[in-house]
Amino acid sequence: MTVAFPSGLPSAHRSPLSNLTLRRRQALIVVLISAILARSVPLNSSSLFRRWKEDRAYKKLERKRRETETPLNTPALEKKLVDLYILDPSGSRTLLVPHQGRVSKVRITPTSNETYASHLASFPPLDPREKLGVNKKFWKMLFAVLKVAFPSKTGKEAFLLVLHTFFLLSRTILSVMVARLDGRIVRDLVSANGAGFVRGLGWWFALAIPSTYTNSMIRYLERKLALAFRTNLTRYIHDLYLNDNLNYYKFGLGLGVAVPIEQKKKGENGGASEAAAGTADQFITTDVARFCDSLAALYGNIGKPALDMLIFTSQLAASLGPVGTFGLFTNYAFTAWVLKKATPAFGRMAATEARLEGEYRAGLGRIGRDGEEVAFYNGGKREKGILMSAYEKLAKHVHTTFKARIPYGMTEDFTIKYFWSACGYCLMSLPILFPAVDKAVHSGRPREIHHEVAERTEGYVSNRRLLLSLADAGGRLMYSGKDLAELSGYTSRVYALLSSLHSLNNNIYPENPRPASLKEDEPFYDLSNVHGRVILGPKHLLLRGVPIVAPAGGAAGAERGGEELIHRLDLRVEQGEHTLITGPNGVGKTSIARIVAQLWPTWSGLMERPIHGEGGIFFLPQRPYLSIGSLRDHPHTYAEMKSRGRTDAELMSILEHVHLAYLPSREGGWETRKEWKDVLSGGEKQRMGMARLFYHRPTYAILDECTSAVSSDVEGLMYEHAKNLGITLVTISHRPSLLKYHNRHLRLGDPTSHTYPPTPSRTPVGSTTNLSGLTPQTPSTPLAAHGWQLTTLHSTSAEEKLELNHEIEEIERQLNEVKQWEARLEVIGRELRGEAGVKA
Ligand SMILES: Nc1ncnc2c1ncn2[C@@H]1O[C@H](COP(=O)(O)OP(=O)(O)OP(=O)(O)O)[C@@H](O)[C@H]1O
Repeated sequence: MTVAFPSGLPSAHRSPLSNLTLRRRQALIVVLISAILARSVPLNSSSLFRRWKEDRAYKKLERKRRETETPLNTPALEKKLVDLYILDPSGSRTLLVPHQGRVSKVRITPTSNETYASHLASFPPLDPREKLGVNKKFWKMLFAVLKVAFPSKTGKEAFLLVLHTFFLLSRTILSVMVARLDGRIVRDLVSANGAGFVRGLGWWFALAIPSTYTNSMIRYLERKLALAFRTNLTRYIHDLYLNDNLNYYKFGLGLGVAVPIEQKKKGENGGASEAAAGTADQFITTDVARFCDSLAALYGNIGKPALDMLIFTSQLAASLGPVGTFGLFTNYAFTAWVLKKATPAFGRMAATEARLEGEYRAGLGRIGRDGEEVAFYNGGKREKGILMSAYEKLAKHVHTTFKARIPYGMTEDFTIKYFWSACGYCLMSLPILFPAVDKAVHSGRPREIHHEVAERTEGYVSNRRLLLSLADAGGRLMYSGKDLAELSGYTSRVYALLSSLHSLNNNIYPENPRPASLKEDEPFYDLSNVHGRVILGPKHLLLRGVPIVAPAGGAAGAERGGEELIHRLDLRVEQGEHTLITGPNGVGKTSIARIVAQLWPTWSGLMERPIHGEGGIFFLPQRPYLSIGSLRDHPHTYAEMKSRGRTDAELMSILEHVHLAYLPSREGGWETRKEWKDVLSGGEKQRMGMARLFYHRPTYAILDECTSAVSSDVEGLMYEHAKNLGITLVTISHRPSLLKYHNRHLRLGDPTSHTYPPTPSRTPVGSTTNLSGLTPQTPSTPLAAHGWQLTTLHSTSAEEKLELNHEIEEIERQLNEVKQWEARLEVIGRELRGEAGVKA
């Protein structure tokens, strides 16, 4: 029998929304979403096609134009190079980023010092004993990081968030509408209402368009939000990491991340030490990206299901009545409790995984960087062992994480899918099986018996779908508990990086107590107790009472402090006083340069030097630094060169002085871009370093074995040229042949040859000698008595005389032999001619 009934009749078991209201709401929402769609998608197909054609033609033209331009096509080149970035007087730069055949402009404003200062208080150093997880500390860390990732309430991220929220809301509303429509379609089907069924199907497709668009937009906006967070964090970190305080170097030394990895006992959550260990590239690339993805996803993962649950519960509550609603909430509370008990330490696991990945990545990076050395030593096997061990550690940890997820996943699935569904069935059965409950819910509303089956079916299907959606939302909400725990791990990593960089930037280090193992007369060099004075700007170089100490961060620093290499150094170099520093390996020669360059701290005493760069002081280390870029970029970018009025002719003349004039033609011109460290030989790289020096013409140059791979004839010419340019040389070298280019010599003593009362320094130096005492000395000075020698190499210098005498003696010896060799040559010649009477 077919039961037909008008669709507008009052219903008891149908949804609480009447059909009429439902239709009106549906119509309103569809109109609303269509309006949004119409605004975001150009619906005029002919204009869309025209625009696409124009775009294609433009791209084709651009491609052709670029193909016709050789790299040496001057106007194009000039434009390209000058516009690589445009510097504003305000300090911001506009980067020109080639993208899809066009150049897009990206304006980058550096993070101001005020911003960093205002954030400092939010990033106190991480306590290694701090437990990782979703706790109070996590929220504090998250809010601190959010200050960077989400800097403004009115910025782009806020707009994205609002849009994201709008689409999340739309999706929930659409889900409710779909559930209701589902019920209606089945009702019409059961009651053989053909017209209603077709109408329902029409609505079904009408809802499909906004629903699919909404889903795609949610995913798109989530990724965009993650990218916006990452861009903010990356720019902030770059500015802090690569600043004039040399944080990148200090971080690399491990001074910023001050904690050892503690051994985790079974069942223990472990501390924040996991968060703080690792290399900068792992922190800045993977950890920041994971944090941003996780944070952006979490908003959707928590916000959307929470909203769903609210709306679905309210919808269901209308059908299920107060008992059912109470049951629902009891169910939620119970599930949350069970899952909390079953959740392993996901936060710590995420942080450990990130650290282990970092270690593995660092191993790979080392092979990439030192590939040639590894190859010469045939160290592939050893490196493979190291890599495999790092990988196995990572794989084992990931495996443990997977295993930990099995019981958790089971509990979660059982509770949310099966337990919740069973509860749902029970709740839905209440009004059907117990009419008293039904009456209480729908009191006073008349019901027509012949509609009962159809309406029950509708109510059942709608409620069932709502319950399924509810279970899904609940599942996602509970899953997001795990996501939140993982986010806590990533947050701790990003926080650790930021707080380390802030601490380094402000020279804040944890204060360590003096270790009991140190003797009373042994100084303790703690990074928190650096009190030397540094004055940048004078026209001379001065170190007065400065200990040369290799810093030690972290556990080593706490255990024994920095390592004293030279007790106290007094040295003054005025312009024109070319000073050579020699001494055995490991005595601390380069360390002096590190302190002067401020790579290492001036622990006590006074250090004065000119400013870094043009007209000031310049440092050339043993391993030359060659950046990626064109040959021209090495001293300066094209834009900088132009702005200073420097010319290519000048560059060429500099290359001639370092005997590299052949380089531009060999490498294909000034604009050739290569990985120069792989292209040039060791000596060529060092000569490029000297070329840089000649280009910048500082007043002082600290040359640390920077010509060790250069042939001595070219080396000599370069030293002479540097002096002719008015550069005062402070050279660190083992080559005595360099003495002749200097007029002062500082020789650091060999600690093994001394039997001085034990002092912690390797080079036992008493430097009570005042600075004037460091001008021409004889070996009998107290300084020399302590293993030091500082001499002025003028005509009366015994050292120089000795050196020169040796050289003269050798030449004279060779000259004396000339006559003998000439006679011998004569004899051989005659022998060959067969002249008689010649004795062999
Ligand atoms: N980055 C560092 N961190 C901690 N200690 C360091 C670091 N670099 C060097 N040291 C310590 O300082 C000591 C002196 O190093 P330095 O480079 O100054 O020696 P050097 O006199 O220049 O030797 P060489 O002639 O071999 O170049 C080393 O033996 C080492 O113990």
